[in-house]
Amino acid sequence: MSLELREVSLRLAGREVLSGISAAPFARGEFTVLAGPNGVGKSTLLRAIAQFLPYRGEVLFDGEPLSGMSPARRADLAGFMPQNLQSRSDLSVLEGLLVAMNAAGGTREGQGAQIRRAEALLAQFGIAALAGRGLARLSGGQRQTVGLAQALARDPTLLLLDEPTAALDLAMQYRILAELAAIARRDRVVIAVLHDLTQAARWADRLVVLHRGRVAADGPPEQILTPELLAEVYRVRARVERDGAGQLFVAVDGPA
Ligand SMILES: Nc1ncnc2c1ncn2[C@@H]1O[C@H](COP(=O)(O)OP(=O)(O)OP(=O)(O)O)[C@@H](O)[C@H]1O
Repeated sequence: MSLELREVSLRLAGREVLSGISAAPFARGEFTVLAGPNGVGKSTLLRAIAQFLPYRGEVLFDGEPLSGMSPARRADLAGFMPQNLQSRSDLSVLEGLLVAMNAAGGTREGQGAQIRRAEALLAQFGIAALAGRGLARLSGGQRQTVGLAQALARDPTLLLLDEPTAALDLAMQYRILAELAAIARRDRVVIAVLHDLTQAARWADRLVVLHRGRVAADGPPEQILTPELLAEVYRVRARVERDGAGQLFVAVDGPA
């Protein structure tokens, strides 16, 4: 069961962005990457799942519509990290995490336990030293890592992340993607938008590719990543090959 999308459609400014997105259930334990060309609707779909945009169709978790859940229950269930994480807040990184923990009614933990958990989350992502830094004084990559910690603040069952590695260096990309795969293994549903299909092939159990408002391909990356799909969806000539270690990679040779 877990997360189900049934005929999710959405218009923005009079234009249909999503045209009836349905997908097999996203199971607990599964790390899914959502990919597709710029402007195809990946962020829009994540925002609809997170209930930040009105849509037609159904978004269900274990059979229950997310649209009918109270804000507190939804905050417990789903953690969402948006693409644009600018912050003009006066809060410190630690305070920002505590705010995320206490959103929509908060958890039942005492403040001491919350602070310990917040510090552990920062340590998990290698940014413990930033706890006292102002949110407005972070680099792009630091802000992104803090945003991820905020999305995880309530230990959500469903984690929705919009380009979580876009601002990260190579070491942090590896660390975060390995962490997301490990979080999924702990019985969570993790869905992340990524543009890097080689990274998707390396880490994701499932790849969903959007094209023209619909699902163009959905399955294990090694099954669905083909030169034909990349030509159709991205209009590129590309090779899908294995490196010396047996890892799949995508190399683009030019426009199709
Ligand atoms: N607030 C808005 N009002 C009107 N149209 C919008 C709005 N936000 C996004 N769009 C349009 O909706 C479409 C989907 O945008 P979305 O941000 O979901 O794409 P995306 O797949 O996440 O793109 P990218 O890879 O560039 O981040 C685009 O054509 C975009 O121009």
